Amino acid sequence: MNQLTDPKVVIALDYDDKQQALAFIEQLDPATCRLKIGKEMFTHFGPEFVQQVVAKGFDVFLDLKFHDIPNTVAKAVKAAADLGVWMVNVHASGGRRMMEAAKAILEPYGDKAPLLIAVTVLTSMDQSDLTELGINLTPAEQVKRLATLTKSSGLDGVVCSSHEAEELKVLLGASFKLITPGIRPAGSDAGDQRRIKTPKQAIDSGSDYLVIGRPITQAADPVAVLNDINASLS
Ligand SMILES: O=C(O)c1cc(=O)[nH]c(=O)n1[C@@H]1O[C@H](COP(=O)(O)O)[C@@H](O)[C@H]1O
Repeated sequence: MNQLTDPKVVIALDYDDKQQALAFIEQLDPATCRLKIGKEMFTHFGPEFVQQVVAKGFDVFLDLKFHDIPNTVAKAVKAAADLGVWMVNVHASGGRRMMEAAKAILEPYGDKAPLLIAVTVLTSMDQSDLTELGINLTPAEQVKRLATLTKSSGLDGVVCSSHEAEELKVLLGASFKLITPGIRPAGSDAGDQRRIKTPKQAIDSGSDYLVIGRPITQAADPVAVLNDINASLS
């Protein structure tokens, strides 16, 4: 596979077995993808695993979706920066003061600071989930509200569904990053995701990075699936 200058695919490493995860990573080239370490692996294997993956040359998105009081979230974001990750996230619903504190603590890192992004509405949620939470907006309206708040709090981008990407790019500008999970190559199983698109559709809609887990990690030939996705984007 050709080296990519800015790989778009961020593979979600949702494994409960470290050796299996490492065997999977061994097949990959950091020039063709980035890797996401989320709550499952971090809770099992901790910061050492993150450092191990960073040391292999991969850009790591540490997806711990922090949501707490401003001081606690800022210190957690600083701890993530000290691990050398490429991107880290918080929940936008934690509010402006929480996001501003998280951004401010990264200032001393200068251009070594990780990208700081916020989760808007989870891609597994639909209208009925929001209604049950007392939010009387459509998922798209709620995403727009939280993404606007995220940008005005000084963060670098948001996690959202690719269904919202087109409108958010226009509203928030080209440099505000849109990271979209809920990506399914044609013919693959949607699983628990609700608002999905194919990789090509998502990039065409304005997504900057595609978070893809099971369609790659559970494929018989994960590298072939990754190569096909990258080829579909070039
Ligand atoms: O922050 C995330 O990465 C995330 C946000 C969201 O709204 N939806 C979502 O699916 N994710 C993550 O994206 C990954 C999607 O994995 P697959 O559904 O297997 O492709 C999982 O690791 C989720 O935790």
